[in-house]
Amino acid sequence: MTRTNTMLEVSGLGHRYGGANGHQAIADLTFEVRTGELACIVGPSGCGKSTMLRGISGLIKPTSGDVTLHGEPVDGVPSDLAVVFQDYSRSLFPWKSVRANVEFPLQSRGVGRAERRERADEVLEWVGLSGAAKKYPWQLSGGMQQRVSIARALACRPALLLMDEPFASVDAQTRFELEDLLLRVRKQFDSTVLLVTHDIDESIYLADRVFVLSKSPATIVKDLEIPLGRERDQITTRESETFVHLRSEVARLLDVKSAGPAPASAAETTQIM
Ligand SMILES: Nc1ncnc2c1ncn2[C@@H]1O[C@H](COP(=O)(O)OP(=O)(O)OP(=O)(O)O)[C@@H](O)[C@H]1O
Repeated sequence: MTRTNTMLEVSGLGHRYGGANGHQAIADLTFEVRTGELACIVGPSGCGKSTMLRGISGLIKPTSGDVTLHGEPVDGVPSDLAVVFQDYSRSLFPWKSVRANVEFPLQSRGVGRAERRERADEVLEWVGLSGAAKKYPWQLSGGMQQRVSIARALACRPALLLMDEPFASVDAQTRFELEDLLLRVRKQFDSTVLLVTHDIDESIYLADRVFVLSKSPATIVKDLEIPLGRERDQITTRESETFVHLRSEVARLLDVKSAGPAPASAAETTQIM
């Protein structure tokens, strides 16, 4: 892999389902994610976020535009890309242990047995699940299962980690813990992350940069730098003036009528309908 300043380049990406007279899900998306950056995409429900991620990850062939990963065109699913989905219960194998789940994609990438074990143990330690390596996913809480999904993605040492609403199916407290876990692991592994979320506050809390999408067919209405520094805290960051200002700006761009003032409790966040 060539280490360039741009990890992901999306240029004029569009996708129409169902042929010429079908449904235009995304129109003309152009943006870049820099190497080492954590970028969030926030947009209204149904605007085409999943379609965009499918196009970027090579799961579908977009009907227009180009995607390049570290300078190479994406054509099919790149082996150095990993995706974490919202629905952890369907993405983990219930009959495999936690460790075997984490090792699984390494096997198909040709990583030898000893290294698979070493990498799995390293990432499981990082997500705080060393003690659960021999358990099965169904023996774990939802938040723990999503930690396993994150560990599995990290074990592949992806050039780019794509995350599709990864924390949307867990309770508020667990969500904050997982957000902080993501901030810690991206620092540890120097990861480049593109995360899609409905949650304005989450996008600002996590990101170095937020791309705000329009309604379907999606285009980018704003590319916002988030000058909150690398160290973030669920209470003090969220009550800072910069955070509150950015939150209102994104809500305005998305035309969210109920954004109001910053939440008194970190558990209240702004969801886009
Ligand atoms: N396989 C498909 N065939 C036809 N239309 C589709 C298909 N997948 C998605 N769509 C349509 O494309 C549009 C964008 O869908 P997509 O799932 O990408 O949006 P989204 O922003 O991820 O939605 P949500 O926020 O609800 O998860 C929607 O109108 C959807 O109905």
